[in-house]
Amino acid sequence: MMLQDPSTKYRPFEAVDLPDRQWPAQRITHPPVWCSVDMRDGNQALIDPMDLERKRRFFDLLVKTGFKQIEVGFPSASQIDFDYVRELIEDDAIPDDVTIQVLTQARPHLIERTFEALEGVKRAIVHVYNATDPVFRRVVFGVDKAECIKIATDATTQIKDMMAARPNTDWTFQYSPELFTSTELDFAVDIVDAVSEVYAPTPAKPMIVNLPATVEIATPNHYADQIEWFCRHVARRDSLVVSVHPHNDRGTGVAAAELALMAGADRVEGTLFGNGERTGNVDIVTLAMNMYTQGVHPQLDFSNITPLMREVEHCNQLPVHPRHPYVGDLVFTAFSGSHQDAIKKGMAERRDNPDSLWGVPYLPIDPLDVGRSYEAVIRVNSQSGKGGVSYLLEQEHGIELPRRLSIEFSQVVQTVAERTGREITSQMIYRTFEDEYLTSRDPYALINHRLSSDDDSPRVRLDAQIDEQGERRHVTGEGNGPLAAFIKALAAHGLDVEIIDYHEHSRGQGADAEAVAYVEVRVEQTPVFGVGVDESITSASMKAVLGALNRHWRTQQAPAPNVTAETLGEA
Ligand SMILES: CC(=O)SCCNC(=O)CCNC(=O)[C@H](O)C(C)(C)COP(=O)(O)OP(=O)(O)OC[C@H]1O[C@@H](n2cnc3c(N)ncnc32)[C@H](O)[C@@H]1OP(=O)(O)O
Ligand SMILES: CC(C)C(=O)C(=O)O
Repeated sequence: MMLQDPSTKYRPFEAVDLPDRQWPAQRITHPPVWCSVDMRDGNQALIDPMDLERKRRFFDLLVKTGFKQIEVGFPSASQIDFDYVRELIEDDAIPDDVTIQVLTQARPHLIERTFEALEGVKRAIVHVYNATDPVFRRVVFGVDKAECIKIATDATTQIKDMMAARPNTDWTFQYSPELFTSTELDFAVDIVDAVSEVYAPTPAKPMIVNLPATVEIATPNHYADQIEWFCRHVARRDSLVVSVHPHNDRGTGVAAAELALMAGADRVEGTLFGNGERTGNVDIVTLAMNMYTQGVHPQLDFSNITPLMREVEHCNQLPVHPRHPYVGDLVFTAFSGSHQDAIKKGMAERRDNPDSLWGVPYLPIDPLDVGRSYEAVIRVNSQSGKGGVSYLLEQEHGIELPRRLSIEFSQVVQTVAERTGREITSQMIYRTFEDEYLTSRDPYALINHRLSSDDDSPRVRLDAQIDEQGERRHVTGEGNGPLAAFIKALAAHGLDVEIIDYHEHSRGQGADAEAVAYVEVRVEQTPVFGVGVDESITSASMKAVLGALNRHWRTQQAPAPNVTAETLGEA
């Protein structure tokens, strides 16, 4: 049960004393060194850790994406991790510009085994850690500060010696004070200083100091303060690559990494889509794409993000959430009416200015940049409006509804959405459109027509055959154009129709091109729309008028829209 007063159980974090902090005014202008820890921190958090096949697929994916540093495992911890490192080395599967990294605890036998796994590698980062946080010192290790430092420096000495004994490998050393964020800052600096004093890095041959938010315990600004404070106080800063390793326990791993970069970090360890212990490691895809949307290329390639996500899902055997930034199945989709309207207008403006800076409402990034299409951008359900309905009809069926008709038709679609309670696909929208405007032949249908005119007259004469409830009728009339002549012919037949509005356009191209005509007419004082589609524009407009008459006739019988059971999926 939640406590009335959680302060009796939970401690707030203590602010860092850094009144002249500089990071809030900084900007991220270049990408950090990226290191994927998918195959180590990600893997150790999986229900079923990756087998060799999945690990190899993940490695190839990371290389293809552009990672130059990849933590491939904890070879002293499991035979699979050991064999996997051996396989990469023996198969010569590590590209020349990629460095593998392996993790070990600061314990002599585990370090020995780590070097066994790395025998013959061209380049590698050996990453050693020990927990430095006061609770761990007391509870897990039972050591004081000096003894804690000795665990780290002894391991550093051993690793340095083992590296020196294997001069054919290009080695990099990495040290992590585990649980950095809950370690006293001055002690974190003391232990790193002691380690770097032993290892003796230089600006030409730096060591990596990795500062993990092993458990995220505070707001991102606090992590940034810790990183800036650390960078200002640590010795040999010019010989250190300062790396961050945020976790996401409070859901702010990405923000913490961004602020840490502003505070002086050079490198980020994280995973694709944020898999990792508990709530995960920081998500490198989101971090990288956040940079991209600020105009900074992250030097990682997410141009085809959906197959990449599927591959990661396969390797991790974990799904990526449909709302996951930049990649989830629904993140480029709007269902709600006002969003759809703004997106439709933004897209239209973009079509006219394709080289302008991106500015489509509600879309922080162009879906095309990550290999997604505009197809799924607008989807329709009962939360949608006319913008979305007419967008889908236009994009996928070449139907460009005039504004007033789009208002009327969106009400028809709304009826369908509310009756089904489900998403209405573009196929359902088109079928609804056909049901409502195109298919009815009752009571009138056009059979054929002929136009004629005298050479010296602008007027045309129209002879048409129409089907009236199974009876063939001949109607004839004259006017300034075919539509006017048809209205006259109907009037002569006793059908009074007044044209209020008319639109037409073609759809399709070449031999398959068709004309689409839209009329708004007044019949017995009532305005009603009709739509006609035909190869000939004259036939399309005549069909539109007859369609309007049929709809008028139908609403006299039953005022509800003409939605068939088939469209509703009830057939
Ligand atoms: C934050 C992180 O993600 S760190 C990475 C964590 N990843 C993993 O643990 C995955 C793989 N781990 C393993 O397979 C095992 O833990 C091993 C092989 C590394 C070690 O196994 P074991 O020797 O059986 O020890 P165990 O797993 O119980 O770990 C606890 C021991 O390690 C010691 N230890 C833990 N971390 C460290 C460290 N960084 N340096 C030195 N000793 C350490 C503890 O003091 C404890 O020692 P004790 O048994 O003398 O009390
Ligand atoms: C070993 C360290 C870097 C770690 O994984 C963590 O602290 O989360």
